[in-house]
Amino acid sequence: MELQLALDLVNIPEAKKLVKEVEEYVDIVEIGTPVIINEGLRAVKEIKQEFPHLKVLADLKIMDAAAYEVMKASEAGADIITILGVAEDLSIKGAVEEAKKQGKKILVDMIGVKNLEERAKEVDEFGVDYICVHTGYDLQAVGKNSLEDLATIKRVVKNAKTAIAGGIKLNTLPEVIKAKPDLIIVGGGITGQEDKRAVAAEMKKMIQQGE
Ligand SMILES: O=C(CO)[C@H](O)[C@H](O)COP(=O)(O)O
Repeated sequence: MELQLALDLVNIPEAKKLVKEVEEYVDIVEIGTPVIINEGLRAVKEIKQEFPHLKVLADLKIMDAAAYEVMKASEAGADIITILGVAEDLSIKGAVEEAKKQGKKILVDMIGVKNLEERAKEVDEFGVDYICVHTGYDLQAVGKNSLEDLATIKRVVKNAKTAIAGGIKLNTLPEVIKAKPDLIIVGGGITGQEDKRAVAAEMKKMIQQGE
């Protein structure tokens, strides 16, 4: 199981400072959608340059023009690029094809997908690398989480790795670990804490013990 740190509400200098604090304990650094909207792919480039030993995920949540956007994120140094599960089949296939050309990986974010089981089976056949269940901020606010959705995709996904995101905190991590996703994505559960380094270290330890 890998741990991904999601950076959503920071600028580039804040992102660098945060990664420095926890770099020993995370496998992947996500440059979140709000950061890319504010700072552009420069954020991906600068984090990859400063932390070349970490994998960097560009959370573009691609919906269209997939091959082009995957190419641009790859040029900026992203190792993994996200596309939405609700995107057209052709877009997801185009993203996979371009990522393969560039030696990069594709994570499909299933946020907002209504027919989760059926769509997970379909995107799994397209050769994507990760399929991620995700409760976004707006649904977190009304008490939702992604554990049931993780169980659903774990039943049907045969090729891709599974991932989970959305509101995971130290106190909810044990039940996430028990569900055995390949990738656990944590944003505010680390970035919103006083002692980020201690929380990230504890999360990493719990994940290693759960393997
Ligand atoms: O992609 C995202 C929001 O769209 C976040 O990066 C993801 O939900 C993880 O952050 P948090 O743990 O704070 O929910």
